[in-house]
Amino acid sequence: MSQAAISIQGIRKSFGRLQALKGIDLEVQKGEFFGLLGPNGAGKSTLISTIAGLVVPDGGRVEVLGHDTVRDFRQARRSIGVVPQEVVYDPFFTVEEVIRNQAGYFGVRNMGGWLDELLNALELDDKRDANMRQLSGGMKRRVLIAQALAHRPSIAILDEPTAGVDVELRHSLWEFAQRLNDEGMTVVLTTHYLEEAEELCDRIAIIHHGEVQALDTKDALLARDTTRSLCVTLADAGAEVPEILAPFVAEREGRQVRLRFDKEEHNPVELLNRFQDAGIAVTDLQTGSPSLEDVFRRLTGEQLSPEDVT
Ligand SMILES: Nc1ncnc2c1ncn2[C@@H]1O[C@H](COP(=O)(O)OP(=O)(O)OP(=O)(O)O)[C@@H](O)[C@H]1O
Repeated sequence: MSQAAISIQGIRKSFGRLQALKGIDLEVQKGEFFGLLGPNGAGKSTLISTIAGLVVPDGGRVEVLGHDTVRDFRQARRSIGVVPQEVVYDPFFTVEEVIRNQAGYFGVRNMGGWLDELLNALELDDKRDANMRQLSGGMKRRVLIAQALAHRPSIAILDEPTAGVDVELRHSLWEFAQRLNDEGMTVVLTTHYLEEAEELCDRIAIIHHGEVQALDTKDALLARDTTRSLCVTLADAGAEVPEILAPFVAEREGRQVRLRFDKEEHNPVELLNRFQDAGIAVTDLQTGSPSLEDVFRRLTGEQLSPEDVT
């Protein structure tokens, strides 16, 4: 019998008068790499806490591999590994102890080769006996991931795993998440980095004000936006853009002019010809398609990606 990895039906949750989740429905299929995107305060963490059984919803239900997260909490919780946003750790344990303790909490006494695999994949081999308080922030974050996966759950939930980490670690974490997914683990990722979602996720849900605004494959989300851009470099910085192109001008800076148009109604050659008709020489051009960030901005009216950290 095929069954969703996570099935969320009509989930509602309020904190006082604030409706954090207003009736969320979605399913994550087994083996999927699923992205949960949304601006700050959209409700992503509350939804994840509901999936993890840490928040009891006011209405609706969540099932993890068929187990209700409230009625059948232990079974449901055992199937998932949640990597939280915040780095919380016990300073008195070593890296190995922290990971083993977590596995033990879920009844796994013998981790077999999985401990070494985790330490190796997260480049923690030489930190195995180090005390948690001796580790750098980036290292602690790696341990947090190993800890969440210690009991080898079939579903990994990564809540902004790369927030505030440097580019190198971010890429190695992507590789690791991809590998787990290739090996069959279902992965749910929340992120502020669109680049991360574009790179990794098969399907993406965009959450805004506690509701699902869009739920589709990455390609289908991108295909929804029919806006295209044409950037031209004029030979003469003082040349006027022809009157007929004025409605298309999105930006002008010196010799550079960026036009925005709907591909269903116009095409770049037609726009380019207008310059030629007006006797304005163009020395270079570039066309552009929308990014997931553009789609996100149009759907929510907000920006998602923060400034990159280095
Ligand atoms: N325990 C709580 N008590 C009161 N309000 C809460 C609580 N948890 C969350 N909220 C509120 O619910 C809304 C959704 O918060 P949530 O943390 O789920 O958003 P998010 O999408 O994860 O945001 P971020 O990207 O900033 O982590 C916010 O307005 C938040 O202030």
